[in-house]
Amino acid sequence: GLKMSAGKKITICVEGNIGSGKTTLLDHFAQFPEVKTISEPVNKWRDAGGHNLLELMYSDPARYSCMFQSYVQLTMMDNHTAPVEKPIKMMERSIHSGRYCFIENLHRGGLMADAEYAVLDQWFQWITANVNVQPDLIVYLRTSPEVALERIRRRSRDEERAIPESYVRALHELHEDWLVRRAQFPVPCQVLVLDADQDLSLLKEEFNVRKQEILCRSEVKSPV
Ligand SMILES: Cc1cc2cn([C@H]3C[C@H](O)[C@@H](CO)O3)c(=O)nc2[nH]1
Repeated sequence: GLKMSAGKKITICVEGNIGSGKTTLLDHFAQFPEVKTISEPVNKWRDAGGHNLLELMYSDPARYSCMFQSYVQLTMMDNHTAPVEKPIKMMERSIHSGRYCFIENLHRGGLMADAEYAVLDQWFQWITANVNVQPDLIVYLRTSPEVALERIRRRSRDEERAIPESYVRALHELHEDWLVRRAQFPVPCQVLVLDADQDLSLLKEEFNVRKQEILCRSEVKSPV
């Protein structure tokens, strides 16, 4: 079993483009007794008071993306602050990729007004300054846009049917800018990059090989 320093709890955030294999990774790590996985609350986004906010956002992003990302930010803060008995909390995505990848993509793509972007950023800045949403490790499932697109088509969530290729490409570049190129936005903790283009069954092999690294590495506080 994994030797964890007593009492120290760690939070790992699994980041990656749509279709990068995040659910596969979380499902794999859910098998370990020391890990509590928390998926993205997509079901909350699909049924908020009877409204499918995800569908609204994809159907009319100029009108609904601010409202959607505002709700996403609330639900992700809820996941970040959810008490977990087990020593390791493994979350799907984070409030950080919400701001630096998704909100950024919508604003740069002209799908979110400057005023909306400014208000969402004010919320994000206040939350990160006043609430513990700090991860210990980011596992970045790095895919090529081609592979991400192919998996989206194959999985085809209804709401994602019409996502344009350009949207997925832009999201890929924003993940690369943030986590690899470190171009503009702060990276809250250390990052472990995995090649997620490989077949998901082979990816599980890599998860096993690197399990100790994934689960232990985040204990090592390196100056980021
Ligand atoms: C933090 C965060 C996650 C997230 C997911 N999404 C979309 C991408 C997928 O189509 C779906 C599930 O990840 O939600 C989004 O538009 N904005 C987001 N922000």
